[in-house]
Amino acid sequence: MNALTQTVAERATGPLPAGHPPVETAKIGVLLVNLGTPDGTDFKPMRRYLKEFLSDKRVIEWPRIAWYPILYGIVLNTRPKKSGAAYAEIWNTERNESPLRTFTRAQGEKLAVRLAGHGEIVVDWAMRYGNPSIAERTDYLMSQGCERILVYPLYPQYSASTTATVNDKFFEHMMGKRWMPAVRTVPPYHDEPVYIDALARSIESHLATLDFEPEHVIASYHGIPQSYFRKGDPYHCHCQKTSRLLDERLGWPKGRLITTFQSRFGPEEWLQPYTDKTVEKLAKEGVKSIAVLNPGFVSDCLETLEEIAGEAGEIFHEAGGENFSHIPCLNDSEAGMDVIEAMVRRELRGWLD
Ligand SMILES: C=CC1=C(C)c2cc3[nH]c(cc4nc(cc5[nH]c(cc1n2)c(C)c5CCC(=O)O)C(CCC(=O)O)=C4C)c(C)c3C=C
Ligand SMILES: [Fe+2]
Ligand SMILES: [Fe+2]
Repeated sequence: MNALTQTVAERATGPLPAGHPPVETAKIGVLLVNLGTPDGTDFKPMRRYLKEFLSDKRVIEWPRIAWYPILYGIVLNTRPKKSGAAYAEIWNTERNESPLRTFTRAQGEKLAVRLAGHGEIVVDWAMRYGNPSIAERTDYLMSQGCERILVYPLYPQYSASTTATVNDKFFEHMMGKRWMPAVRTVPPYHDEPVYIDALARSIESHLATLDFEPEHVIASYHGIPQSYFRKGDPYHCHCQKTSRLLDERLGWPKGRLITTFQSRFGPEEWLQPYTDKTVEKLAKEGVKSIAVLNPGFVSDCLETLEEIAGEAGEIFHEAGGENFSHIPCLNDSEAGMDVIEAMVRRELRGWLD
């Protein structure tokens, strides 16, 4: 019998003595974690979410003495309304939640089906900011007897502002545990063939549905401040490598695929070229047709649906462009699930027979 499917009691020398705490069968937990989501689009839930998100030192690295007066004095008074209106445009009204939560749940459910042959695996999902929280879902996994947990930050490219803060939060919660599970975290997978292939296939199949041929396809990644890059965050290099491998896999003429960075926040200089400026420049130079994909986002969310499919499309048209299409993220598609499953199976080696 596999040691992992035995209860601790079975592995022990005899029956549990009276008064011994109950012991579950030893299992392996897989926890998918994405960025976060407000619970609603009104001012209060938006403010709560933004407060948690923008108080994270991994996200805003400015000294607190400089940042908090801006955060509490300006950002948390103005941004909840603005962001709430943007979320309202993309909100999943059927489930009353953000698309990011809907897709992350679907990924968790589909991964559980794909791993169903391994009875000892329990799959769950959480958000770094907002609900369901990492603490709540980790406690659930532990209540199911998970003595080993694989934490999967859903970011193909590593950044301290995303991957590291997921792991920080998980380990912060573990600090309060007497019986801490063995833990593994999924590393970045920006150059994994299964991921590059899934992106390429999603581009090819999307372009085949269009009634125009884009002169350029833009790979738009979420940006980070230049200062983080200069301090050694590998994110920029990971994005560039994803794009290079994608370009090679697509085999297109040089220059058709363009890499850009979106979602600037605050006054600092961020990674360049900026997506909005590039889209505008292309249209002004006479480019009539483009498509944009977001390889760094595992799921569609505010930043892809509102900022790219919505705003960037408007910028392109206003500057003289004619045809604009947003290529959906991999989400819970077969190709997207192939990537998630491959990463999980690879990282579970040695824990699974
Ligand atoms: C300094 C600020 C920010 C850094 C650094 C940053 C990095 C970063 N973020 C993502 C992924 C997502 N960001 C999202 C939203 C978002 N991000 C910031 C700020 C920084 N991000 C802001 C202010 C916002 C918008 C919040 C709002 O106005 O409501 C999202 C979308 C979440 C959703 O529910 O839709 C994602 C995803 C990455 C990958 C990244 C660094 C690599
Ligand atoms: Fe962000
Ligand atoms: Fe680089």
